[in-house]
Amino acid sequence: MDATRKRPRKAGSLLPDHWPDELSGQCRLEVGLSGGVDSMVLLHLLVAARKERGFELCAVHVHHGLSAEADAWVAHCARVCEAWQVPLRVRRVAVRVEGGQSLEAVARRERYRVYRESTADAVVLAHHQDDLAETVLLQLLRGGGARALAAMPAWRQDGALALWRPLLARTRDELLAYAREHGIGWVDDDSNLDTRWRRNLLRHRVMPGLAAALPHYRAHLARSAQLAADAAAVLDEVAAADLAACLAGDALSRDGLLALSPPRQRELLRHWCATLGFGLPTPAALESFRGALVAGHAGAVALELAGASLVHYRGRIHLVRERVLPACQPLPALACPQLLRCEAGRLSIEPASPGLPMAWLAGGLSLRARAGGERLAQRAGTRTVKQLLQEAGVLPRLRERWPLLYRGEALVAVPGVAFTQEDRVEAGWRPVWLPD
Ligand SMILES: Nc1ncnc2c1ncn2[C@@H]1O[C@H](COP(=O)(O)OP(=O)(O)OP(=O)(O)O)[C@@H](O)[C@H]1O
Repeated sequence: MDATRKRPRKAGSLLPDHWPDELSGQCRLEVGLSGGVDSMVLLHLLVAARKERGFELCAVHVHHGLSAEADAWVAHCARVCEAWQVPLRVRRVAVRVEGGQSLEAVARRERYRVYRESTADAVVLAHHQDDLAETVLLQLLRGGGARALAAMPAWRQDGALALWRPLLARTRDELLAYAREHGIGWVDDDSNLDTRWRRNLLRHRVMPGLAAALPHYRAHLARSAQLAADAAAVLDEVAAADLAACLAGDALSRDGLLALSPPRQRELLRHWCATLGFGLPTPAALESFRGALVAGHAGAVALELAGASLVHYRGRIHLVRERVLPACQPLPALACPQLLRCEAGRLSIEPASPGLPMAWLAGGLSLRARAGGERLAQRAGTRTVKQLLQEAGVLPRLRERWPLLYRGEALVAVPGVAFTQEDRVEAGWRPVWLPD
């Protein structure tokens, strides 16, 4: 035997020595198994480590149905998992691309939805140092900040989902060499060669040039990602404390916000958008909103988000969700007090003196969207709904979507604002609208 021949690397040697604290003791890991070389190597490494460390191992394959080969990938994963005694779950997902989204992004979102169903302590992904380097460069090319550059941490807890990427310190070439040395079979996804995708363009055209000129570029980009992760964590801590100090109820104090330095104002607004579950506004949109707040423009100033807006009104910044109110929602028989969930909000029926007759709660009430020009009977004549909403200080954006309460065809209340004064009784009720 040739003594100089490299011995096969000991299985497990590509995994880090130190595992996340969260995985100490008896745990269950689920590998995200695409069938490609990276995740096949990861599975092989974990199968070997399972014997030594005694954790439970299973795998998940997401069938996106995007390739003619997709069924063959499932069959490959199933065959290997059976041979290696790893329980496999296969989930089919529907990848439907709607306006403006990329196929990749929708496929990823669906994959993460499947990961979230996992009952394991962590879902383990086979991203490696080349993936990390590509991601950092892609984020830079998209103009991302610290959070975006830190997008691929080795450990991430996102609600109930824990993601572990144990191969981030390994290069693609190391994984390939390992697969060949151990005779591991894998499937190739032809779409990885398509240089119309930005990631593939970087991988096949840009990275080889970088590697030739700067052999350590991957490790350096990984270090930048680590520094960015620390910076992002500090930003989040500061923004969370600033948000807590500026929130009054569910709105933000304009004066509180403007007392901070401009970078902290921007971070606070970004952090608020993220915690409310909305995508981040562009830096230009954020800056123009902030500029309008600083200039103290009279009236409403808004920052449009996807599906909502931040609205400044009388010294407070509110989140207003875009909800389309149905033209008419017939109401069931009601009691007093009662809180009724409706489309786009809740209707509270509260005791009031004076108020509307209790007998009206038995039936015949409906909520309707404003059509314009409605008038409500008040003590001296009638008032327009528009005036009543304005006087009550309802946010301009909510005014358009404020439901009106009808009894048959008669307008009887602008919930939470006013009710008809024609039929009022001593011990009655009033409706209050609580928008979502
Ligand atoms: N179809 C799949 N089913 C299960 N896991 C998968 C699947 N595709 C990819 N993965 C897991 O995700 C890892 C990364 O895959 P890939 O690089 O294709 O995804 P990406 O979209 O570029 O990454 P990211 O999830 O960070 O967006 C794989 O190594 C594998 O562990």
